Amino acid sequence: MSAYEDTLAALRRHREENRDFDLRAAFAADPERFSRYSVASDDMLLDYSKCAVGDETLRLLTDFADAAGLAERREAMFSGERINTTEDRAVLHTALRNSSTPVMLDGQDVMPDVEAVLSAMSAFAEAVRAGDLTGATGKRFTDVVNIGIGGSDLGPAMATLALAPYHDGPRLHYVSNVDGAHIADTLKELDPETTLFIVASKTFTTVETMTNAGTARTWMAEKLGSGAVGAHFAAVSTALDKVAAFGIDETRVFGFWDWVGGRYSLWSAIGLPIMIAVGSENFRRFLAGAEAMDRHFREAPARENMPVLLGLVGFWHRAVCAYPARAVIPYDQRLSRLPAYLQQLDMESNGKRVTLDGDPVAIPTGPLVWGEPGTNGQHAFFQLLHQGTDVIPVEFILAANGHEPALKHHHDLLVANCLAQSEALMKGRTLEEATAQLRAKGMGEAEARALAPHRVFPGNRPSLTIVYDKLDPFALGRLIALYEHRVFVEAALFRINAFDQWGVELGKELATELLPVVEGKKDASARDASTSGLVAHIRALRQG
Ligand SMILES: O=P(O)(O)OC[C@H]1O[C@H](O)[C@H](O)[C@@H](O)[C@@H]1O
Repeated sequence: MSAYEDTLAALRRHREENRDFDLRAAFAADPERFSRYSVASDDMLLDYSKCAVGDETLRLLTDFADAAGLAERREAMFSGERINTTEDRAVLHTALRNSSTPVMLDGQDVMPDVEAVLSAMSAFAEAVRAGDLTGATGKRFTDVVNIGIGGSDLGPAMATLALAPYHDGPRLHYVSNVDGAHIADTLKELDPETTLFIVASKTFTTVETMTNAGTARTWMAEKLGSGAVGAHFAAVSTALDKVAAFGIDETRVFGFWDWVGGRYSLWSAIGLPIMIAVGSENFRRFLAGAEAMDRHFREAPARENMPVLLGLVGFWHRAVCAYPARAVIPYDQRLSRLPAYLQQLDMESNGKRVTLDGDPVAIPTGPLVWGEPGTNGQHAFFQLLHQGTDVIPVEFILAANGHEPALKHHHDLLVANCLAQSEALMKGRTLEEATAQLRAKGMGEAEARALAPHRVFPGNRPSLTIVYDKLDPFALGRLIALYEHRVFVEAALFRINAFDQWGVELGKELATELLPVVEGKKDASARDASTSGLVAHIRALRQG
């Protein structure tokens, strides 16, 4: 057996031997448990003491990370090796926020190109913000519409909302869905004279984005004439030839590179709408936050390293404890798009079924990731987290301070709720406690006994909590980079390639085949009975 298989077997044995691990007993037995199983870097703290891990668990997990070659893979990523082997690409999103050393790729420093695009973006963004760059009729832009999907949408949309207190540029809108409702509802609100479109697509072939961009171009041409269109469009892409073919002037095109994965691209020119919203200085602070996390990830020893610990605990929950999902609950309304962003980051990266060598994986890989902001989630699905039959580890994200000092009472309530939920998941409530509580309320014995089982919380359910001072651009950059690296750590332990996404291709191919069928240009007889039955039903409804 290899060291990897050996340590995995040891981890599984360890889990079996500790099946009855009880968080309540662990806290009672060890007054130091919080300080032992939490780690801080500057103002950011990761508390994983409410997870069923101990020193032996962590020793085995770090041994396992050594056996999986985590440190070597991390170095390979930072130093520009082509670790995305199935696409033969380097993975260098960290270079986009690097401010010091050269970053070499095939013997060439990529930093001059990175800096050049950043300066061009800044000049463009600041000109839009200042009203120096205007629409065709000379009016300043009041609204910017980003047309993109997946990585060309979720990151900027999430960050724009997260940084609302810093948003002093034009209004931002995001159109992603090919559903015409999305662009129609957006355009309804807009004045073409004061609207700027950014077409964001790494490949510039994505059908949703190209369809929406075409519709936007037609809308603009119909309103202001075709000569006006150029002044109202900019683009972000790695495929500069395709952007030129679409007709966007090269002075308004911001490039990036194939070594930036779509879901890791908000630090690149894909971040242009963020920059237009909050200004280039705030965007630089956002990059600086990510860079601080990169340094921490690269340098801190495993037991003090936040992304490593988050990854080890995530791996423990998924691959050893076999929990199917993780819930990410930001106690921050402005992070309400974070779960959607993390779904792409985590599930598109680690939803894989073969190892780097192409062999079937022997362990469960990426979990289902989902969530909603607290406190809203509490009034919706927390029931299942507390009393459902699956154990779903929860990740709480919390700022100590809000941006609204006048509403401190709101923030106090928010913090109290976040802490209460992790405590409730851990402590639970026994049958005796539930019965006693009902008796104390004056309920008769028979009634209390009948109702009490419904009011039992099993407790001993794992959660971890990430706390920082305030959600400013630096903190947001650091938080996103923390999650990027956690996904990297888990992928290294799963021994999969986190940087390709072949799993999205089949559906695209079939959609291309099915379009003429839907349009009625081809019949559906070659499809399976379900698909052709659905096509017939849809056609009947369309005719009726
Ligand atoms: O930026 P684009 O090339 O338009 O790609 C947009 C998105 O679509 C693809 O299908 C991928 O699954 C995503 O990783 C990508 O972010």
